[in-house]
Amino acid sequence: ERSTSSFSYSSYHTLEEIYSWIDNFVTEHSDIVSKIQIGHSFENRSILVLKFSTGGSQRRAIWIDTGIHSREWITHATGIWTAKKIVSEYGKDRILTNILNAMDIFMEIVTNPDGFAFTHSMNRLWRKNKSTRPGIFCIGVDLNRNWKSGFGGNGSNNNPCSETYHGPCPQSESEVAAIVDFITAHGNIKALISIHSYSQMLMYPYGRSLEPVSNQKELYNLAKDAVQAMYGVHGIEYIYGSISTTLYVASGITVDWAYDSGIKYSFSFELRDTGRYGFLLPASQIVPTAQETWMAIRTIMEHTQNH
Ligand SMILES: O=C(O)[C@H](Cc1ccccc1)CC(O)(O)C[N+](=O)[O-]
Ligand SMILES: [Zn+2]
Repeated sequence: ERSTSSFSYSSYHTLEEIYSWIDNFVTEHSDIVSKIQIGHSFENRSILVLKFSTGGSQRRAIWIDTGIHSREWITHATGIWTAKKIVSEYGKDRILTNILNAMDIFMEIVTNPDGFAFTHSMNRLWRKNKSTRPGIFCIGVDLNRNWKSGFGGNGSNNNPCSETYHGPCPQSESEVAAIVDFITAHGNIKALISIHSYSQMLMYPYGRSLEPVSNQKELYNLAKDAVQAMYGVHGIEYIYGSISTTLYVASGITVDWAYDSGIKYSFSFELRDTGRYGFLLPASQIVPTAQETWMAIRTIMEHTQNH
C-alpha cells in the first residue's frame, strides 16, 4: 500500500498492515508526526512509537500505549484511529490544537508485536509476549506484570505457565525495558495512558494495593469527567476508580510504575464491551469505541496541560 487513503479504520489489521500504515502515515503527515524505534521484541521485531510534535524540544508530553496484551485487538484499532484523529483535528479542534501547541504526544500502537503476530497466526486469544528461557516449558511473560513497582506481589504469578506470569525479574522483557528506558530518558512525560480491553472501565493507580494515591481525589474527578465525556458520544457507560478497588489487585503493572516514577496522571482503560463479545469485539464497534475513547483521552490530556 502506498498511502493511508485505502486503509480501513473500521477493520482489524495484521502486524504487517499496521507497520506499513505507520510508514505511510508518517510520510503523509511528516510536518507533525515522526517514527521512533525504541527497541525490539524477543523475536526481534521493531518496537515503534509515533511522536506527534508541533515544535519545541523535550516538551512536556503524553504517553499512550495500546496492545500490551495481544488479544485485545480493539486497543490497536483504537490507537490507529486516534492517531488519525490527532492529525485531522490539529488546527480545527481548539482543545486538541492547544494541547499540541504546548505538549508532545507519544503513541505506541503495537506494544507486544510478537504476541500480536501470534494472535493472527496461531492463537487468537494469546495475551503474553513470546519470550522463552532455558528449562522453562511455557512461553511468554505478562507484560502488565513485569514492571518494577510492586513486582511479584499479589495479582501476579510466578508460574511461567500462568497468564499473569510476571517474569524472572522486573523489566526482564525487552518490550517493557524499551518503554522504561524511553520514558526515563525523556524525563518530561506528564501523563501515561495504557489501554486494555474489555470491561468498560477507566482506572488509575494503585493496582498493587488498596491504599489511595496522594492525588486520588483529583484522579477520581478527572476520571468522572472523562467517563461523562465518553457517555455523551454513544451512551455507553464506563465505571471508574482505582484499579484495586474497581477491578482487582494486580502487581507489577504499567500505571503503578508510571505513577511511582512521578507521572501523576496515569490511567488504564478497559475498552468495550462487558463480555458479550469480549476480546472478539466485532469490527463494527471499532469506530464507535474509538470515538468515545477519544473524548476521554482528550479530557485527560487537557487536564494534564492545565495542571
Ligand atoms: O489483568 C489485566 O492486566 C487487565 C486489568 C488491568 C488493567 C490495568 C492495570 C491492571 C490490571 C485485564 C485485561 O485487560 O488484561 C483483560 N484480561 O484479563 O485479559
Ligand atoms: Zn489487558
